[in-house]
Amino acid sequence: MSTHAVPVEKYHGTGNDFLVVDADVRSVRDRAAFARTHCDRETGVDPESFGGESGSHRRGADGVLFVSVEDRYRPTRVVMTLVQPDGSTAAMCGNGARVVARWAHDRTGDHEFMIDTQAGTRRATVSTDGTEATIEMGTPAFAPRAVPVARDDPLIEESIEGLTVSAVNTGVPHAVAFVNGGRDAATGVGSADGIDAVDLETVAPPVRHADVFPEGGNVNLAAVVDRGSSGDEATGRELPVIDQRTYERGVEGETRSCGTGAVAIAAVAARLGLIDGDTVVVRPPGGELTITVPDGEQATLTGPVAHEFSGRVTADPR
Ligand SMILES: N[C@@H](CCC[C@H](N)C(=O)O)C(=O)O
Repeated sequence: MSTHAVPVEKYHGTGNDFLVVDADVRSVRDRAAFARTHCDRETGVDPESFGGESGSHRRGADGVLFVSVEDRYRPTRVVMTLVQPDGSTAAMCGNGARVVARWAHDRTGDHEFMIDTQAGTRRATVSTDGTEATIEMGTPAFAPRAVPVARDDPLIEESIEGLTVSAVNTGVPHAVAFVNGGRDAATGVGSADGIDAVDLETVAPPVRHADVFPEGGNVNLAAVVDRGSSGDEATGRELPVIDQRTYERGVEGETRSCGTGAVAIAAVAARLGLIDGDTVVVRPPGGELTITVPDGEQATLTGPVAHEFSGRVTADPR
């Protein structure tokens, strides 16, 4: 094992936490080994050893974002690659893209970026105070080849390994299952038979590995808490609210938030007619995201991003 150290920044977007590494610092030779080691929840990067607030941040991470900035373009271009805790690379990560936008903002002071991902180039904007980021997420795709699912018709509300799911690609493949009963807004605690009562670590893996998903899939549970109302000029509009839980491919477990998953839930809810309008508040366990899913157009994902700590970790932990 080399003792060479590489600078890292830790950020999270609604609890989906990432180590960010400047890809121009070309010292990480094996990105998969780096992610496997430093993302481990038991033995990975420890916030306390970097002076992070004890107890408020978790050890390890949901992935490593390798990022490079190309500031000769306007808006500034940022290239991002997500390497996950199992060493795999994901084409897109919604919360990761929000973190990347904030990281690039912290470096450059800019508020607008074009982020190059393996799923395409996405426009990102960071709020004036830097605490919130919005990403254009592309158009959610239900076509079997786009998801991909191994069948001829879109997979909508069909039973797969015991869950009734719909399949959609929002940069990466997602299965979305609606259940009854969200978590209580005041306490954050689910009802005895609602979304938080489901044993996700048991029900999700068979769907995540089902033959119908040739590249695997992320598995989302969703519960419509409020379908929203169109309101009127005087009273304004009540946005729909949906609770979210996601079991992520690559993490192979439940995360506190998943941005592409939140967009997938909003897209499926709109397609199934479960919500009024095309803007929805999605509530993963780690916070609140606002999603827009205009029919046949780019979706957007908006939510808070926070910096946790900076430090240096072993570049070559093999
Ligand atoms: N947490 C991410 C999704 C990351 C990719 C996913 N685990 C996959 O392998 O498809 C998000 O915020 O979108």
